[in-house]
Amino acid sequence: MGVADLFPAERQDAKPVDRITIRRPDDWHIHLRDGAMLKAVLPYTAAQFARGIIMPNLVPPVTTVAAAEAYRARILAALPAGMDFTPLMTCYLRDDTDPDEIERGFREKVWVAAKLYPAGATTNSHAGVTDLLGIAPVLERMERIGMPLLIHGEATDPEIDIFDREAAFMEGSLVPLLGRHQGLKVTVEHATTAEILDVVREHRSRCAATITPHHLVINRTHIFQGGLRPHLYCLPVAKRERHRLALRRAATSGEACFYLGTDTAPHVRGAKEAACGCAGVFCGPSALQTYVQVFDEEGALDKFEAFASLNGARFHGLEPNAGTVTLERRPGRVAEAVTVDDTAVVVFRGAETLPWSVVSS
Ligand SMILES: NC(=O)N[C@@H](CC(=O)O)C(=O)O
Ligand SMILES: [Zn+2]
Ligand SMILES: [Zn+2]
Repeated sequence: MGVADLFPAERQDAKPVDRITIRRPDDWHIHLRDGAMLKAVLPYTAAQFARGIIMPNLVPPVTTVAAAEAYRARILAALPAGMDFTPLMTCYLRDDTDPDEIERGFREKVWVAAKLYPAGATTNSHAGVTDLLGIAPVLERMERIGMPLLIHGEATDPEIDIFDREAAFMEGSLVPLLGRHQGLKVTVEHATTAEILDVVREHRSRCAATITPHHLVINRTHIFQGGLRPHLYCLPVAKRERHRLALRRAATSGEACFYLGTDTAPHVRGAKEAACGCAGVFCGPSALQTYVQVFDEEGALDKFEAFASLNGARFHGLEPNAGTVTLERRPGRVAEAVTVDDTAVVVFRGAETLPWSVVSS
């Protein structure tokens, strides 16, 4: 073995890239909420992303075509003048969801996917699905019409250790579901474990996973570093370091089955800093800066466009966006919080100076 083997030339000599231009990215997992919160948080997402899948876990949830159309109209009305953002709507599945309503909304291009919340798994999921076998007719219809199923993949049995709930769902529900519905397109949202990434790879012709910025940056220890950090608490909760490293490898691998979904999930400060705090990390304002930093750290900036702007569009059968966004290795401070009425929503990595900035879109 010679010196060249030990110190490959690229590592030794390559000039670091400090500016990258990619097709405008999309965010395939967003919570925008409604009312004043929607108005406050939407500009941050629209500044970074051209399109986004809007989660339907409002109160009450978005379960009908009419409700999805009305919500889409409220989002477009909240968009500041001059900004351009396309909300892609989803249907919240319930035990009594009607396959005909699902198909109608998909054919009328109101919704692009349906969302499975196991009942009780996460924020505003109590009206979700209690029995996967019970919604087989809905899943069969979705399979037939090519409509993707988006999954919050956690088991809901309160006896199961919170750090094992994704694994329990994977073994007890996801793998059997993929076997029962062999043509169904499935996205495992906000993946947090190494093992679920391998299940996705095994089914990659019709299965994908989204990966959040925060799960690439924090592991479960960070939630307790120096004291309880409620703003780092989300579901699925961050796992051990080995899982974070597996997520970084998957995201930066260039594999088409992994793509961007921030799961930006705003809750007002008082709901997070509470005796019983809500799950959700508000990462919209720092999302692209965080992702690009991870790709840079992993030496994979050449794979960033696939993850952020191509793979998700391909999975959903959409064209990539026409415009571009440029990011630069230039320190930029992230806003600490976003004001909503007389309170605020604390931003993930808020008030930190991050090494990369979004310079134009
Ligand atoms: N991720 C979260 O912790 N919370 C999300 C719901 C979800 O995506 O599970 C929310 O709506 O607040
Ligand atoms: Zn979720
Ligand atoms: Zn979410």
